[in-house]
Amino acid sequence: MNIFYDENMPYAADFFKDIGHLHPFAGRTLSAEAIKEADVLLVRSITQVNKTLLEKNTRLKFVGTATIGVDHIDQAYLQQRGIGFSSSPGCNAISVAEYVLSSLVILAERYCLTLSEMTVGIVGAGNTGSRLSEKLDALGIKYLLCDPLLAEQSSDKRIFSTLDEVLACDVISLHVPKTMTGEYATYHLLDHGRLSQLSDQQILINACRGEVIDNKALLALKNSGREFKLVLDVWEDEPNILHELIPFCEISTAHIAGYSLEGKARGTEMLYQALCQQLEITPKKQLKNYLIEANISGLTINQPFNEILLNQLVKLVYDVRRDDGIFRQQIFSHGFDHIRKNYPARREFSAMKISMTEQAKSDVWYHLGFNNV
Ligand SMILES: NC(=O)c1ccc[n+]([C@@H]2O[C@H](COP(=O)([O-])OP(=O)(O)OC[C@H]3O[C@@H](n4cnc5c(N)ncnc54)[C@H](O)[C@@H]3O)[C@@H](O)[C@H]2O)c1
Ligand SMILES: O=C(O)[C@H](O)[C@H](O)COP(=O)(O)O
Repeated sequence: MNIFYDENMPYAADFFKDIGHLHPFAGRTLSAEAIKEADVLLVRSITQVNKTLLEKNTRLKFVGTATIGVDHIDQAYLQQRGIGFSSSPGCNAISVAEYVLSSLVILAERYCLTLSEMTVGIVGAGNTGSRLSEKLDALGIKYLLCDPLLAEQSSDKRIFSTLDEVLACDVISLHVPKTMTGEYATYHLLDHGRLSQLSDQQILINACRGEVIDNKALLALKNSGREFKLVLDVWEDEPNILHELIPFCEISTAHIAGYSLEGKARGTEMLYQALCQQLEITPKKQLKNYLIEANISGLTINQPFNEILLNQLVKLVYDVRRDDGIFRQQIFSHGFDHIRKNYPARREFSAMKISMTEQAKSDVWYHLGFNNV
């Protein structure tokens, strides 16, 4: 069995080597010719999986994407061909939530803001929106959720707000899929009209898909002097992004919000499990047996919880300014994909084991995702 997999998929060789012959590939340039002999195709979001890519292959049985987003996959075509499909829902949701939290900590420091006095509007309350809301709960930060699709389901008991209510919050964080059709299509959800309602004090974070914000309208508003604060991890038309937006961003990164080692590796593990199920074999491998120890994996806290400590601890594990710096330095010389492909190691809060002295004891760290010892 020939297993073709994106080279940017940590531990893929460990997970799949006993199942078939392995063929790593570069995701952006994959051709129909190259995968003619593939039985299994494992991709990331930069590979468009559609009729054009698959038409020379008559033996493909399974396609997997080690990502949450599925807008790069023509699922109807796979179904029509009887090719099994699996994505990796939730794999990097914690990573995205920690990217947002790191951004908030940095902006709070930069503008002397108190996080516990702010309200965060979360658009899309699925996996990433929910992980973010759990961390905000841990910190006692108020938030509103907008998700009309979940609001329509009586099984979801959370309180939902309208898009207008959420767009009036101090911070707006977008966590929706890219969808082009339907009542709640997200393409240009934040169009010129909605963007122009933002006040100069608001913070807008996009770590879902670039096309959810009309980037040209955003640039026009910024050029006209609007000063709302912008954190952009995703951009319209990646990798050919609107570079003129970069100087207007407080934090700008190359679609890496989900790129913690754990986030990427969970995607690989989820595809391993899905492929085992399709092949009716018992999965024997587990990520915890491969995941390496973090560079710094333990510390002791001596003070009760406060926002200065939060700032120190979050930055110690993940300081998003590192990725913003790399982006600004390399985007013109090396390009968007190079930055993503050479992403330096980053760990989730859970990789840090913390102990607390008696006076420092607090549940907050545990609820934020740190590992209590
Ligand atoms: N930047 C990154 O690295 C990164 C990482 C992971 C995911 N993503 C993107 O983020 C998206 C969300 O991820 P997720 O794991 O939360 O997905 P998810 O499917 O678990 O949740 C998405 C939620 O958005 C809701 N939604 C859909 N249309 C909406 C609308 N018009 N208004 C409000 N809510 C709407 C859905 O009902 C769903 O609950 C993914 O589709 C992916 O494109 C980006
Ligand atoms: O949809 C997702 O899961 C994320 O956007 C993911 O982090 C994208 O990473 P890529 O597949 O492009 O490497």
